[in-house]
Amino acid sequence: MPGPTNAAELRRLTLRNGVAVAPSVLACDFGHLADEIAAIEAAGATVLHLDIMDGHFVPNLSIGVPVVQAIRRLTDLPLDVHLMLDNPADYVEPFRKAGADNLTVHAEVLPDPRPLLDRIRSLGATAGLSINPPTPVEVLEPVIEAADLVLIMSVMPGFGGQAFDPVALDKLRWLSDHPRCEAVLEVDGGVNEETIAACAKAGAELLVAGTAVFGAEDYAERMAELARLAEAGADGA
Ligand SMILES: O=C(CO)[C@H](O)[C@H](O)COP(=O)(O)O
Ligand SMILES: [Fe+2]
Repeated sequence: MPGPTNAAELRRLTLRNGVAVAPSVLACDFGHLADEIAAIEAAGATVLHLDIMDGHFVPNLSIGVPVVQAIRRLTDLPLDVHLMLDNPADYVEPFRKAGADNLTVHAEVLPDPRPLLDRIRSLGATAGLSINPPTPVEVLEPVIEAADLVLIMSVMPGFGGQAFDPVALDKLRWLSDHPRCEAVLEVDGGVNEETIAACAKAGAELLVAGTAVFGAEDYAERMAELARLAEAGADGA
């Protein structure tokens, strides 16, 4: 299946009723990766969120190119790859070749993100731009049209299972209200049954959830519950 090349295609491929829960594979049982991917797909996932950490930009290491390649062979779902790297420019091509459909890079390491976002698009993927909780949303103003996706972090990146930081909600509202922002809005970190509706209400469309999904006994039940809460939140917006 061809992957998305712009925000509209990314929405069409992933969103249902305006929202999608994007399971963060970081929280799965890597000892049974193939079973976990099959189970989360059967549970209704329309997209997978893959966290790449370099031990520099964030104080943790996670998966690299070979694991993304392996996941690509296991599923046709769009792969939303979150690059938590000091030097993302060195890695967008290998991760695209490995099967990434969306590549998100962090504004904190890019004085001008535009050239790298353009390069990601030239590789045939959608281009995402992310900011951490302490980074003001206004840094996105000059590049708002260059991103297909904006990822608002609601935890300091590096680890799953952290508490949601509501600073993300004001940023999502700022982006939703911005006349020139057409990017898919995504939120990541501490998204669960308590926080997901507020995220969707503030404008988040892709709701990344790791612990809340893979920590559940029944993935399908939890995915459906989170989607229901997100849809209700979005309806109340
Ligand atoms: O980017 C990330 C961490 O840096 C993860 O996507 C995020 O933490 C998801 O995990 P959880 O839903 O458990 O918070
Ligand atoms: Fe992430």
